[in-house]
Amino acid sequence: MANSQVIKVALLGAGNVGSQVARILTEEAPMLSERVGTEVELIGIAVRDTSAKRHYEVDSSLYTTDADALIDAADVVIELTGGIEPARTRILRALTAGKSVVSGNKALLAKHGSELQAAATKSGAQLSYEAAVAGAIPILRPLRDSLAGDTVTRVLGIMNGTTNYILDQMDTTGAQFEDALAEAQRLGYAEADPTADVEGYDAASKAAIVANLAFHSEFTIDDVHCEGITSITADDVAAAATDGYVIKLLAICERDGEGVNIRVNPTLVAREHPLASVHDAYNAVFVQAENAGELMFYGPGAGGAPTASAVLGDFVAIARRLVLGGSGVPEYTYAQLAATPMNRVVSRYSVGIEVDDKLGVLANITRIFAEHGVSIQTIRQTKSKNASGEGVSSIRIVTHRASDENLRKTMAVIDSLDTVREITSVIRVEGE
Ligand SMILES: NC(=O)C1=CN([C@@H]2O[C@H](COP(=O)(O)OP(=O)(O)OC[C@H]3O[C@@H](n4cnc5c(N)ncnc54)[C@H](O)[C@@H]3O)[C@@H](O)[C@H]2O)C=CC1
Ligand SMILES: N[C@@H](CC=O)C(=O)O
Ligand code: NA
Repeated sequence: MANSQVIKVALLGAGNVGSQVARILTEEAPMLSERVGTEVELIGIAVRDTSAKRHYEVDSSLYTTDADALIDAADVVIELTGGIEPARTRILRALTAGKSVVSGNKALLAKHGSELQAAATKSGAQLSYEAAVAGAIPILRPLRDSLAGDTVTRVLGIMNGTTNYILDQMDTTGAQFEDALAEAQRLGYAEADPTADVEGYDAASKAAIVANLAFHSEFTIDDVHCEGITSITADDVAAAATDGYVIKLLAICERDGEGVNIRVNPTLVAREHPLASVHDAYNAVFVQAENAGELMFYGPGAGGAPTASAVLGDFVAIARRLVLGGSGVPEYTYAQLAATPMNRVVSRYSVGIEVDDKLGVLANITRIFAEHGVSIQTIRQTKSKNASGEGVSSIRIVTHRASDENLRKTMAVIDSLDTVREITSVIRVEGE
């Protein structure tokens, strides 16, 4: 190594991801130093409790509870604590002092990304966060760099490993929702508060981050329409399977007139669609660009070691820039597109309705769909008796493409019918 400079790294957090980053920085220090072109040194790890047990143990003298002192002594800060505060204040402290930052904190970036980026741009530091979206999969760097000369029109995919794991287990093994979630937590896929995963907020944060880079704008999580998977039942999964579908939580960002529609919702995906074969905590993201056409990115979307890989990739890129000189690359948010409302979104729907088994009920329902301009593609009716011996009919309707607004109005009228017992599910269907 020609360079005698030492790049000092401060790590904040030693949980699932942080401990794997500590392992790689410790065990692979010679390799990383060669790739950076100068010596790389982990100078400390900020934790809440220095005596707590970790997934990977480093020299105990590296642990400290004084995060600010550690940041001040470092050249590069890696933030893997999660949450908004104190992560935001600590990252701002580093960036303001001109220290580059790597973070996997999508919740923070989807809320305060503009503020953090402004601080980085002002001081010439670099803020990188490949780990924040789709774990190990390189998706942000391709959007930021590889596709910088193209025009992205749509990004669609599975961006949350925990919910994909849960839905996949329900589909393939018949597992219960709660059991699959507990296993996802044990495997280190879930957020510290898994509500963020199952309610869709984690995927929504990622969708906002992706939309910013894809469309050169400044969206936050508040611009994302978000539906999670907590309302998905074993019956929904079974009904989807009967109709040749699998349920996936999709994040979709697409150009829509003058703006961008950004949404996260459970979606029926045909079994033969490539997204249907994304199992476990894997993620897959399709990017459509005017000249490139359609690109697909696939790989582990969560977990300590895979996510650490993305973190270290960002770190090496930043450290190389420090060795060569030159400031960080700002984000170009010149387009400033607005988020478009959901009522304009057009998609197919699968609707489950439980009705009285009486003459004319089905005809009445199909008439209401027609009156609202919602065209039915397929309809399936199964009959059974409830506990009181009364005849009950379960109707499953898959529509042609309809606007969110028309579908909602249709379902409101149907819900008000005396012959309708329950609307059991309304799920979007991907594709034409
Ligand atoms: N687990 C995963 O698969 C992925 C996680 N991420 C993100 O990476 C970050 C870390 O995730 P995990 O390692 O899974 O979480 P974790 O909950 O396992 O680890 C976070 C660690 O930070 C510590 N911590 C929290 N507040 C702190 C503070 N104020 N000072 C010092 N330490 C503090 C916690 O005690 C914990 O040990 C989060 O932002 C998460 O969203 C991103 C991609 C994938
Ligand atoms: N909880 C997240 C972790 C990675 O971002 C997920 O399950 O995808
Ligand atoms: Na990634």
